Amino acid sequence: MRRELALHTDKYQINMMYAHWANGTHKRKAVFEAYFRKLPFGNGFAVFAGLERIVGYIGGLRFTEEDIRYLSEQEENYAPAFLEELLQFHFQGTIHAMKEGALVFSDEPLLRVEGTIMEAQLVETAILNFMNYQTLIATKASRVKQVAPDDILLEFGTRRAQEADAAVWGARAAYVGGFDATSNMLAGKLFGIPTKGTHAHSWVQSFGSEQEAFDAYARVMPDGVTLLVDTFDTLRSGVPNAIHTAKMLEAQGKRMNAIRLDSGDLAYLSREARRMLDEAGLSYVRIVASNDLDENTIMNLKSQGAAIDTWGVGTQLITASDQPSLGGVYKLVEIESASGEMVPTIKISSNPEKVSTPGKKEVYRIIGKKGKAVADYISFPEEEAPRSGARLKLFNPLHPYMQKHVQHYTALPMLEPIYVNGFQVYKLPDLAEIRRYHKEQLDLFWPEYLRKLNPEVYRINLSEKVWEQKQKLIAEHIQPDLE
Ligand SMILES: Nc1ncnc2c1ncn2[C@@H]1O[C@H](COP(=O)(O)OP(=O)(O)OP(=O)(O)O)[C@@H](O)[C@H]1O
Ligand SMILES: O=P(O)(O)OC[C@H]1O[C@H](OP(=O)(O)OP(=O)(O)O)[C@H](O)[C@@H]1O
Ligand SMILES: O=C(O)c1cccnc1
Repeated sequence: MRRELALHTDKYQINMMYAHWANGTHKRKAVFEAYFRKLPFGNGFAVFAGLERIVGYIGGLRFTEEDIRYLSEQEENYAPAFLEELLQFHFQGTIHAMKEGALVFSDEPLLRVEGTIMEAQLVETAILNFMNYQTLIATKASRVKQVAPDDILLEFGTRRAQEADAAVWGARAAYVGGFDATSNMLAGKLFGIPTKGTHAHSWVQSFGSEQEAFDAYARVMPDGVTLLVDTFDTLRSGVPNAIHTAKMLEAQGKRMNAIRLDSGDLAYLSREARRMLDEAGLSYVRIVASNDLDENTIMNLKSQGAAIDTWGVGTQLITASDQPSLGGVYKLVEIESASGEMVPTIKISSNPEKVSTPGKKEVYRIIGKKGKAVADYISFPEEEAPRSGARLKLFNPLHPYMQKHVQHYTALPMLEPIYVNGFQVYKLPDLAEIRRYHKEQLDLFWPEYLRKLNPEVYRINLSEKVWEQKQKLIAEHIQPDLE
């Protein structure tokens, strides 16, 4: 899905670029960091996704002649020389990011852009758009995976997704988060995700009888057909007819894969269907369920002893319906001064959690002696990287008196170089590798941080230097109230 995306940005970015250009400040160096402040769904972590889309976007970031013509018609009356410069534009900055599949947390940089203020400003909107949506869906998918770790998870959301890009990239994000296959053929073709499909009620309705419909489908489909059994009456006709078809297949040396339940009491129907299949000697036939499922219904169905081994999850996953957006932000943390030095900048808010953390930063995941993550540690690149043996002070930036020290640990740098001075230096891993990395990431955490409900809060710590600089800038910018 290659499309020109230079104008996939908010107008205020173009306006700021123009004003910087007119002001002669557009070549100033800037550092922005993208992060979110609150984990989605009350989860203890998020699963970072969206990088492949971001890399493709940055690589193809050009304004076309048509884009320029469109810009020239805007009420801002952008100067022709500015538009001429846009025509020559390509991204020449540097980007670091977390790898897709990484477990990430609030208030830590997930992606960092260094470049001219003009180019770094332009890319804000698209980067947030890709990162926020895909990270949200990958996180939702990993919640579903958590309640059904040994079952097969099928992504069925395309028809209810917020348009085509969301369906396709959402299918990919779901796969990153632990799903096994998607029904979306374009996602399958573009990304190599396994595709799976059963059939709809319309197939059965288009025949004179359910039996005829099942037999006809099974005859045409290769080994491993799945039949939808709830069009008329699941237990009285659907399951018996499916059993009949399975026996016909057995006589031909073939095996039916599964039946699908799509309505009614899925716990009861699946248990009954299982019993009927087993009694017919068809214990190998699986049971697929669908119908507005999410991690909560699936967990609930499991607790009722549902005999379901494959879950088709659509609407609730692809729209992240219980929290349809992730509030990722992109903040300026350093800017070149008129005299050419990089100075840290801050955004103050009356809400302490919204005050940005100034300065360009690195993120380290601190792995303790037991091989599990203890905390993430944020420091300036010019500080000595944390290394085992050197005592590391970990304290909560909002409550600095809450602190502890670690001495024997491994510090894993989390931000990878992706683009350096406009050149892509990161080889995009394939999805198998991303899923493997995601699994390794999960294994680094104690279950207390991973549980779905009221998880333990994983700590994100600032180095003393980062914390001190933040306090200094806060003090400089806040005028004390005088009564
Ligand atoms: N045993 C169960 N326990 C909890 N939730 C269930 C159970 N069985 C089904 N559900 C869920 O209940 C919700 C509503 O199911 P409902 O029975 O209203 O649908 P339906 O009327 O059978 O199906 P449809 O409206 O698609 O024809 C769905 O999200 C479904 O996944
Ligand atoms: O329920 P979801 O998690 O979104 O999963 C996808 C749904 O899409 C299909 O239904 P269809 O479009 O025929 O609608 P219906 O089941 O609501 O009638 C399918 O039978 C699932 O029920
Ligand atoms: O293959 C299926 O069963 C399917 C695909 C999309 C949506 N609902 C069901």
